[in-house]
Amino acid sequence: MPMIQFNNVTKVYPGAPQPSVKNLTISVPEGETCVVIGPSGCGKTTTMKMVNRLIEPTEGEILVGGRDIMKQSSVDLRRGMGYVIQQIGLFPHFTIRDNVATVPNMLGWKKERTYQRIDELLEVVGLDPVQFRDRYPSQLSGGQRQRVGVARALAADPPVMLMDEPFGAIDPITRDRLQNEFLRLQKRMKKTIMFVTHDIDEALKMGTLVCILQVGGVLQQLDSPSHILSAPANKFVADFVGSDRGLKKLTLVRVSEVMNTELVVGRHDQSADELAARMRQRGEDSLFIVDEMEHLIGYVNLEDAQTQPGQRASAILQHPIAVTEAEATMKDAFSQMLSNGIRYLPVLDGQKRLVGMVTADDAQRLIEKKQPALSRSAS
Ligand SMILES: Nc1ncnc2c1ncn2[C@@H]1O[C@H](COP(=O)(O)OP(=O)(O)OP(=O)(O)O)[C@@H](O)[C@H]1O
Repeated sequence: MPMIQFNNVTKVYPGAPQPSVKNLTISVPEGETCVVIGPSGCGKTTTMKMVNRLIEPTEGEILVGGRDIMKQSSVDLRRGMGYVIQQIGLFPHFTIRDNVATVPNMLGWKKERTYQRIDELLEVVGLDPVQFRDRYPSQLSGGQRQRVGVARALAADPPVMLMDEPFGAIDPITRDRLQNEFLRLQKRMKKTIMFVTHDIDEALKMGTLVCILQVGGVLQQLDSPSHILSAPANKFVADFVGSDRGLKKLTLVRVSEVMNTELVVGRHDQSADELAARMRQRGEDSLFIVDEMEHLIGYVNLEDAQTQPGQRASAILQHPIAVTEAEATMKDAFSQMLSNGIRYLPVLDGQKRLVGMVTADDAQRLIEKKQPALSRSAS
């Protein structure tokens, strides 16, 4: 049974000459992330807001968990759905803790249970609870506020998440990081997600299903990201996806799928002598340096190690120019290499440990492959 089911749904706003969503039938199975995308005004937000009845359909039916949403109260319906929007909508005069507590308070949870849950959630979204729970939204960066928005939506552990351009107003590097964090989270949570974006790269990265609408809310294709690229249903989809399909293929491949995990690394407390000997023996001209927690702290060049033999690694290391994460796409990694003028990137996991390395040659090989990589499917 699909978790979210639209059956011939149409929405005509009062006085509008044409429908904003027309005869839409889509199914989102449990645990899938369905990304809704299309040109401006095609009905993405209208489609999403009909799921929690912020907007009511004119015709057709919407079932969530097999139940007709019009046959239950909108308050009950919304309690089972996390909702994250671009402008976050945090209450400015509430602390972070009180913001995240909104739904648990509505549900009448005991204070202790709520506080414990909030601390857990802040950690899950990468915010230290002790440092952040008593602050106000204005004392946070945009990326941190967005994390609070995600924590708030997850507070009552709803099976369904609705996310309307959740990472839209954030700089590209923070956005990549939040996307990666959310992908790690989703691997564990397995929520059913409807996600609106206007960015095709984000759709191909975040979606297990991509739903492409044409203006008027007319469905063009609902398919896995790899099928959207390899078998666009029509010219509209092919044009929408764009002509650089070779590059787009990189969006379908995760860094974790191609990274080299057999790295030769040095420790921060080793001497330059030891490191230089290691590099010569392995034919390397630089080494990544990690601390005792396997956190990447930089790299050492062979030349520096040879000319300053008495030093410790920590005294001669250089800081990494850029890093990527295992969940990032090869497109993210390749653009980062291009914009920083480098040919490789160290790869970190969710705990910031060094787990591998990817190179521009890895990206090049993927671009040149004849067939799109079919590494992810909708199933
Ligand atoms: N409350 C409303 N009353 C009348 N028309 C509306 C209303 N809300 C949206 N529309 C119209 O419905 C159509 C779809 O709007 P919607 O916001 O769903 O599109 P969208 O795909 O999310 O757009 P965008 O990418 O620009 O945010 C648009 O033509 C819009 O003008």
